[in-house]
Amino acid sequence: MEAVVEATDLERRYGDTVALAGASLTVGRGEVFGLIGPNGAGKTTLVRALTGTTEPDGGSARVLGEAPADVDRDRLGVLPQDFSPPDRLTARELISYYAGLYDDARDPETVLADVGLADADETWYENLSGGQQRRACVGSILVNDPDVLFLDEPTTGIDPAGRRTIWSLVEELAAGGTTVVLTTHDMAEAEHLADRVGLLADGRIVAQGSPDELVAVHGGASRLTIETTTDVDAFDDLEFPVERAESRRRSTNTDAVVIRDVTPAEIGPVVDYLEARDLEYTGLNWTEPDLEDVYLELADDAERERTARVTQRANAEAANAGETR
Ligand SMILES: Nc1ncnc2c1ncn2[C@@H]1O[C@H](COP(=O)(O)OP(=O)(O)OP(=O)(O)O)[C@@H](O)[C@H]1O
Repeated sequence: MEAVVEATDLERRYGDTVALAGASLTVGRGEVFGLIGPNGAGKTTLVRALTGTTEPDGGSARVLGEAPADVDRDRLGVLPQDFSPPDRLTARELISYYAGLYDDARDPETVLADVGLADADETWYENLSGGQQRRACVGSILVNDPDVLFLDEPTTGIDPAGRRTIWSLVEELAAGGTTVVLTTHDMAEAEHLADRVGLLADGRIVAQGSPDELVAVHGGASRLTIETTTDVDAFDDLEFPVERAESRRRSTNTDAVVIRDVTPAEIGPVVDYLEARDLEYTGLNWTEPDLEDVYLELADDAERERTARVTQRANAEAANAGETR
């Protein structure tokens, strides 16, 4: 794989805050890499280190074979989370303005159409809706037809149809060889777009792989949710006809019982079993694990480790303070 974006053991601290604690990743040409992780995990800092807008304290970053600050700007597209263009430009003027910054830019009319703003082209940026503004921002960073795109939460605030428009655009660009690194809190977005996903927690990539690989390794078991108006206690001692039921639990926010590790073929026998016992149910929902389950599992683990580290450090400091007293 030709590495277009590479981070090796990147570290970045802000005072006592460790934003990156040895983050590494490699992204190949035409690949879409999705960065997911909890708030404050270090995603934006990692994107900033890869685009040369923050200097790491340790480790190294290469983009298109060069240090990020040295990369030819014509070859990069960067959509920051807080991109805020001038308010008093229309969508067309905005995109034309960015197009004017490059010797060889795409036709602004095509870009407007690509991001679904052809009908709002004469509207001032400040009067566009939040989602339209984000579309205009995405359009602005595509005008130079970049080889590498960094998108920090590209579809936040965009409606479902707009989100699909942006997704199609990203897919087309990647098919044409553009390398894309995107951060997102939207697991459906990561699952849909990313060839590989990296989960960043506490400044480190704690798992990476294709969405399918991650789900297979970390996603856990399928779930059969039985929604019921019957007292859930009635489900406590049941021996459901399932081979490998891992565990059974009551859903906390609904009147529902969840059985884990049920195969699709076992759903029918479970239904017969409930009906034979006159246990009424109002809904049955079988779900396979997905990226959200992976996220919750790994982010939880990382949070527990972080809490343990903080407690350990606090205890050590307290012990030291005791010794020096
Ligand atoms: N310029 C800065 N000055 C001080 N602290 C910073 C700065 N930038 C980031 N941080 C801190 O570094 C940590 C990582 O922040 P970062 O914005 O990279 O996380 P993130 O994963 O992008 O979060 P989110 O999902 O909320 O956007 C946080 O604790 C944040 O407060």
